[in-house]
Amino acid sequence: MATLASIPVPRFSWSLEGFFLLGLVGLLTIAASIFLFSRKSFDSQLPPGPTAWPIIGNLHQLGPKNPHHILWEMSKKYGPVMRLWLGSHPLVVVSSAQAAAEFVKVQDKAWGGRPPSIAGEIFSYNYRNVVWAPYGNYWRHVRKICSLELLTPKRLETFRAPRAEELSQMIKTMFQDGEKGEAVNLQVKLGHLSSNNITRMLLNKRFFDAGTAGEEDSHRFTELIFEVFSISLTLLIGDFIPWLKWVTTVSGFKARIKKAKGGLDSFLQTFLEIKKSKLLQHQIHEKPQASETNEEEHADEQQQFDQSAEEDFVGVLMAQPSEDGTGRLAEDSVKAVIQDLLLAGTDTSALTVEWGLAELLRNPIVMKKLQTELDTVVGKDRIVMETDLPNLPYLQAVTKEVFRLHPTTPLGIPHESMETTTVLGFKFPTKTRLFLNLYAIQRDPMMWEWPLEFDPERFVKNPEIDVRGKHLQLMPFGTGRRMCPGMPLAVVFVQMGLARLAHSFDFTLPGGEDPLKLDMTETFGLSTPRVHPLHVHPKPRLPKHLYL
Ligand code: HEM
Repeated sequence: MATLASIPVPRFSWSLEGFFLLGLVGLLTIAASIFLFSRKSFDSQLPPGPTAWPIIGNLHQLGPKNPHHILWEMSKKYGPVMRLWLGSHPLVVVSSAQAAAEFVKVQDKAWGGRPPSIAGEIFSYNYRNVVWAPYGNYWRHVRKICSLELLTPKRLETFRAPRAEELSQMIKTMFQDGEKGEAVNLQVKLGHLSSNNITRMLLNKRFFDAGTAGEEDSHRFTELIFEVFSISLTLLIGDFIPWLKWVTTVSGFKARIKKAKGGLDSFLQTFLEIKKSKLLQHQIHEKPQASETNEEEHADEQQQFDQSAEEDFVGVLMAQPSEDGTGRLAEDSVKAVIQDLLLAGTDTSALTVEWGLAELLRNPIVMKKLQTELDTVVGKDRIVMETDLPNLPYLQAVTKEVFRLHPTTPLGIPHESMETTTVLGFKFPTKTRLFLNLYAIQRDPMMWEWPLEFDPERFVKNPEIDVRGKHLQLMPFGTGRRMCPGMPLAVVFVQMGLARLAHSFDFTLPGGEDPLKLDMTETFGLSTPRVHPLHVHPKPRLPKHLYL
């Protein structure tokens, strides 16, 4: 079976049209210096920032290194509120917790928009999803469904058993690989684990490790997701310079996006059709004789939807009312939200666990302390369960420290101002883009002692600081209206992943490599993977029957 491991991880890149156009744009630069003058009228009211080129602004300065590193370095010169230009759009980059509070706490609503994008518009059925939906009634509606119907503690509890089963399956295959003396590629293992977890919730199917989906479907799923990721990572010149939008069409890239969207759409539609046919069968077999009133009919239908909803998120979503309350949520909205959860929820969580284990290997004293806590609270004659988590304070401290040093969306998801706003004395026009540089904020020496050290003790001393958006010096999930609704699921996934790995195994690196020399280089993408996936040799610490 083709797996994500057999395909190279997509990287952040300009499309070919972008390279071609950058050359063209270079030639146009002098002629277009008029743009400089028009920008100047804004610039005097905006915060300080590096000199912007005509037309492309500062786009050329955001590579080839990781943009969050580059912007962090720049902020040391220009300050925690810094201005750049992304083509024709002003961008404000915020690099301190205090400044972030002014934007996403005090003026949260004004900055609640999302910038539009060519690929985003196509993939999201014209912004029918949550992530890219503009701030407004529709976004509020689907966001509420996410928070109050899908990712609720109660709903997540119903998926506790499948989550435990998936984790045990991963530990088992690691045990078997270990017995054969094979090194385990943790990026792949955790990627499959996270993907199976999410797709079992969303679609009631698992696609990896002897998945229930069948080889053909697994292959198709992998290819589709890879293509969507690759496209999403391609910077399109038309997203930054609107009058060059036509290039995306002429270069053929728009056709590629539409093809990928078509594939994903028909893949997801299959799941909606299964659900509809189940519902129909249910109606044929169970429906009593004609209901007396429309109201009764509606209540009856509602109940049937509710029953089918218990199975997976597709069912739950199909049972939700439309935005205006006159019918059901449109099928495009169902697919757009499912797509969101699939893309936002898989890599982010898996990569956090991988970074966490790498830090534990480089810090054997922390690993020892964590294993001692696990052995004391859980013991060595059973496996860790989610109900143990509240009794594992050191694990919680370790997890927070991993989220602090390795936010997998280091620049968050861009916000956009919906009106002209004044913040900290600077005036920002409508449609100014906002990046919260979470990477810089969470390493800010003004907020953290020894900020570059992996030291969970800081959270042992200050356990009240958490990742739930109240303490802006630690906000890997963002904060405010647009904060990540998947946070409860992600926190459990990361805590359980680290707990089960540390409890089940001791680890060595292939070739006897010294863990202190482990390469911790990261690369920017939709999330932030290690450049070199972590490979380990696991050595069991528990009785054999707990693995099989
Ligand atoms: C370690 C794991 C994760 C991290 C670090 C993370 C981080 C983030 C961040 C920083 C944002 C942007 C917040 C903002 O705009 O201010 C976000 C948004 C979002 N996340 Fe997550 N996330 C994770 C896991 C998940 C999971 C598991 C799901 C769902 C299954 C999810 C679904 C979403 C959605 C739907 C949004 C868009 C919210 C909106 O625009 O209203 N995320 N996430």
